[in-house]
Parts: sequence; structure tokens; C-alpha cells
Amino acid sequence: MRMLLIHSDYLEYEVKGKALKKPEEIKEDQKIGKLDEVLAVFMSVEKVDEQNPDEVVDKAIKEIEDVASQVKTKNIFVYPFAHLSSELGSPEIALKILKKIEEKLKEKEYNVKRAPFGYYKAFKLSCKGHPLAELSRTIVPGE
Ligand SMILES: Nc1ncnc2c1ncn2[C@@H]1O[C@H](COS(=O)(=O)NC(=O)[C@@H](N)CO)[C@@H](O)[C@H]1O
Repeated sequence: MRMLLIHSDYLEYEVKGKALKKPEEIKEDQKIGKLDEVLAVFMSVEKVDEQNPDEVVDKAIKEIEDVASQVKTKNIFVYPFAHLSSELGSPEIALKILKKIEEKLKEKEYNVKRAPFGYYKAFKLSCKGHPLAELSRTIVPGE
């Protein structure tokens, strides 16, 4: 898994269309979303992650918690992003992993939004620009 973590004044998105034949089903109120004072986490799930999705989820959570505590926010935006890797995992597994990450962060009392999976989305992001505001992490199961 490849993650790009951007500490932002806000992230807002608007669904514009289907990017997959079968994107995840969403309700009307999920077609737009916004969080302020947020750690935006753009994630590309990779083929290698399919070897051990649970381990990838746990490692991703650890990385996200680590950065969130450093930048002092409890607001997390889980954002599916297919452009951080040329070895993308299947949409089915990717969605499962992203949903699990959202679920586990909520269990840990984070305020979490997840952007809809399988759609083209317009988004606006306001990076804060401090030294820890732009970070990336790579997670490989078994390493
Ligand atoms: N492995 C993945 N990791 C993260 N998001 C993914 C992944 N696969 C699909 N998606 C989701 O599905 C959307 C489209 O995925 S995609 O791989 O870019 N596919 C397409 O764009 C197709 N229109 C042509 O391939 C992405 O924007 C993202 O929301």
C-alpha cells in the first residue's frame, strides 16, 4: 500500500461520475463531503497487499495514528486514490481494506470520513505547509 498523508485546513470532495463499472453504492449525502483541520490520507492498495490484507490494515492504522498524533488532529479523511502505484490491487480487496481502516480508526475514537470508492471526484485540499504537512508511507505485508 502507498499512502500520501497531507495535513490540511480542509478537504472537500464532490462525486462527478463512475470510474468503475460497479463503484461502491453510496447514499445521496455521500456525494459531497468535507472535513476541517484534517489529516487527509490518500491510499493506493497494491497487488502485494492481497497476500495479507489484515496486516496491511494494522500497519496502515499504526502509521496514520503516528502522524495524526504528531500533527495533533483526530480528524482523518480516508481517500481511495489509484494514482500512487502502478501495481494496483483489485477494487474488491481495496474497498475491503479501506473500509476496515475506516472502521478501526472510528473504534479508536477518531473522527473519520471516507471518500466514495470507484468514482471520479472533484476535490479541494488546503495543505498547511508546515514540515510534517506532506508525508508518504509504503506498507508491504511481511516486511
Ligand atoms: N487499488 C485501489 N486502491 C485505491 N483505490 C482504488 C483501487 N482500485 C480502484 N480504486 C478506486 O476506483 C477508482 C478507479 O480506479 S482506477 O483503477 O483508476 N480505474 C479506472 O479509473 C477505470 N476507469 C479504468 O481503469 C479510483 O479512483 C478509486 O476510487
